[in-house]
Amino acid sequence: MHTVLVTGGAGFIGSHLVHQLIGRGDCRVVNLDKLTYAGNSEAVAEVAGDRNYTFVKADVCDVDRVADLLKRHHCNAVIHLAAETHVDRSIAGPGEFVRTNVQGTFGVVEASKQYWSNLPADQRDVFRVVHVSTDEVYGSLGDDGAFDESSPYRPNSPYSASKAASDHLVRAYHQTYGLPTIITHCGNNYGPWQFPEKLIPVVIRQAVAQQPIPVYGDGTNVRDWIHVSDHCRALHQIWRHGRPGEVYDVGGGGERSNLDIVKTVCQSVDTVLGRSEPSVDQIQFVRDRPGHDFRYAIRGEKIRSELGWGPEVTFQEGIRETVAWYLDHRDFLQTNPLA
Ligand SMILES: Cc1cn([C@H]2C[C@H](O)[C@@H](COP(=O)(O)OP(=O)(O)O[C@H]3O[C@H](C)C(=O)[C@H](O)[C@H]3O)O2)c(=O)[nH]c1=O
Repeated sequence: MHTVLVTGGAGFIGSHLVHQLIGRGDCRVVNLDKLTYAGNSEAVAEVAGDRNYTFVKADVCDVDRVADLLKRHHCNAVIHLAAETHVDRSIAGPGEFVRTNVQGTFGVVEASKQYWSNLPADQRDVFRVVHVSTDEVYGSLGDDGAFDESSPYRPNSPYSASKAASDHLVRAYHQTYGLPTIITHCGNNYGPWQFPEKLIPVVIRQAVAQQPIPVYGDGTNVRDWIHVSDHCRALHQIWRHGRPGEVYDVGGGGERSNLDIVKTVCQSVDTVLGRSEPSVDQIQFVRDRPGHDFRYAIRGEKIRSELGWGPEVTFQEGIRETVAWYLDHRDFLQTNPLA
């Protein structure tokens, strides 16, 4: 039996990870989440009564609290997902991103170091800290090429800069203290429980309400999309079999332009709702995001060859399931991101 401290386990990706880990039957999960606007206890309600699950409302910036939890629950891994994640919000107010993503990651690695350095040697060997980061740290690509683990860091938004800074702290704790850390970079996730501020749930919400669907700039920007369950399978694989001190980029092959995404989602909504007037007619090209990265793409070779991981959910299948889920959870879709 393993005991994993998951930070941000009430968030979008974190909640899926918590479900997967509990579902395996060989993991206890301690879910540390501050329950900010993007955290949702409902997303983990199904596991709330499970004997292998503990929820703790806390802040990753609180080093003593994190260290105490690691000790109290005899954790043998930390998977760190707690973060501010929305690029537009980081442009409007970068301070919270620096605090949560940089100071918060410091809290996690410092607490982990204190705990890990006092473990007996055999437990020190198996302990891991997996830091969940983003392909955005590599900056923007032109029409060709793809990121790999050796790509230089060129973050462009306050969000990606804060994640890049957090990656450097994690790396430094490995280099300086020998803390067994692993860094992951994933592309754009989609699936149930994603907060309705990100592109896909925004499009679903607006399409359903027959309101304008905002497309930034000309909609030609490209992202590398992955279903959240595939990302979580990768995180498990990386934690169990990845090498400390290494970086693994997660994804590959999911490239789509924003306009393509918007059209696919609109068609899916129209099909489910039996609409005759196409939702794509609601598309409205709006002012571009400042410093908008043009394209992200992940090679994904290392994780395939070293860990045998690859995505399993096709985009068509994943979008169909995601749209159906949101249409069944319209209250969540109406959550006001500015509340
Ligand atoms: C919300 C919104 C977005 N967009 C555009 C902007 C982007 O080119 C694309 C996706 O935007 P979104 O904000 O959903 O995601 P990214 O800015 O690519 O970043 C996301 O994926 C990475 C990997 C993370 O690491 C971030 O945490 C995560 O938020 O659609 C629009 O055109 N209209 C809209 O209303």
